[in-house]
Amino acid sequence: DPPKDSCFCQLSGNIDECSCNINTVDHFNNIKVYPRLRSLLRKDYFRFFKVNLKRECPFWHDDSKCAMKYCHVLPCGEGEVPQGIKGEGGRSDEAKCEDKQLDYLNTTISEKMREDLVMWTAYDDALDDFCVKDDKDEEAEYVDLLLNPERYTGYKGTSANRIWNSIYLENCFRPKTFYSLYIPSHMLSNMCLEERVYYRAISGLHSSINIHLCANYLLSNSGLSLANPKGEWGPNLKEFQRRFSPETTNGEGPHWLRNLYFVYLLELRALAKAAKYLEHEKYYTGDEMEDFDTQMAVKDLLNVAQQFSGHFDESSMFTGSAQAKRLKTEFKEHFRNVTRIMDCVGCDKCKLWGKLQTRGLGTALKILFSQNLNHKLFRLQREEIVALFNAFGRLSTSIYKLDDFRQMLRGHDEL
Ligand SMILES: Cc1cc2nc3c(=O)[nH]c(=O)nc-3n(C[C@H](O)[C@H](O)[C@H](O)COP(=O)(O)OP(=O)(O)OC[C@H]3O[C@@H](n4cnc5c(N)ncnc54)[C@H](O)[C@@H]3O)c2cc1C
Repeated sequence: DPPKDSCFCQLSGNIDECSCNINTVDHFNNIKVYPRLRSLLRKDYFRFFKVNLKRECPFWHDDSKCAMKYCHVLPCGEGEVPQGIKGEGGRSDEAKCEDKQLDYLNTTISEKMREDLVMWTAYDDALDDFCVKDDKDEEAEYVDLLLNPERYTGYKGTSANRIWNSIYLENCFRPKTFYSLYIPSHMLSNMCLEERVYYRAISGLHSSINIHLCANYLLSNSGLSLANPKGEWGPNLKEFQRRFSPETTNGEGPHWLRNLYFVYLLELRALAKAAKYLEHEKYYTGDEMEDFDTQMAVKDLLNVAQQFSGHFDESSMFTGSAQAKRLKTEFKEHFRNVTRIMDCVGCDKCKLWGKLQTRGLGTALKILFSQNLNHKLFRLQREEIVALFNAFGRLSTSIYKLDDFRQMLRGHDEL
């Protein structure tokens, strides 16, 4: 028999492309980050996410909607979302009044101001290149993330595989002569840093999504009785082993888990880098006490993020040559495509979390590769901030859940 903890025995040592190791991240995350995020993401500001789940898939026609009830998303009803969040940009009525005056003044706006406004808009558009936005769509709705947790939905088969396929095959930089779905880890060394970073980030996100479905698995359908109408949910060790042990994944499972740590460090670095900006955000919901608490909790988390000593170093990416510039454009284009592919996901719950996590990752990339972070015009929109923190929350939870699986495997070995 293969060793029972084979998913984990290769999961140690340095994290690829980074200067710190797995144990350090485990400890840092499980003790310091995870508990803080858990309470922060329950705050009103972070629990409501505006998203359009009705956009048509721009790439292919697919009717295979997931029929299981666990695929459904409950959008928020009238009155459930705090007014402050729904208000333009989440600002107070007072601020909106000021805007009205501004509107009035706009009619006599000077040529110089008009130029500034045009520049501002162009600047916003240029910066947001890593994601295709949908929260301003007419069909976009607020969703309460706490009522729609990411977990097993039963979405699988051709439709799910097609999404992952197209993310890896069509939209990823890859060795030109290579056609299997994933890039074997030993071939990554032939790729340049930017390409490896791109692949590892996507693969890490894929791992995280699959860890969540294993950790929150529908254990018993028979539970859908009167006694337990919501079913019985919990960790499924077998499913986890099938997805990540070297024996069932051609030796790749542990590398996929390492990529989870990689994308975690990438987003952690983005939070630390944008800490100054994020500390000054108001986190406005209209409830003064709640907003103050949220701001304090964010500051506390950002402090922890800044103290981490083994941060990912993005400074050597996209630097120098004209080729590097082209690479950055390609990188953005590929990633924007990934955010568009999310409109093709045939299960609303998966689509919701897929959109949120790719938007969060895109926001992290925008922060990491923006030359203008300290510029007064640099701005993040509410949905970007909500996505960034929640996406990081997902990765943090995945690392935390890995520890549960590790313990369960040890328990098995002792039996
Ligand atoms: C955006 C999105 C969100 C989803 N959200 C959910 C959800 O919330 N709940 C749910 O139950 N299901 C969700 N799914 C479905 C889930 O991810 C799987 O696709 C499904 O469970 C089928 O799994 P599979 O074994 O066929 O392998 P898949 O996960 O579909 O993977 C396909 C192939 O990719 C390779 N691969 C697997 N993992 C990695 C990795 N980390 N890095 C690189 N290559 C890898 C393997 O060769 C594997 O055979 C989602 C799918 C997508 C595309």
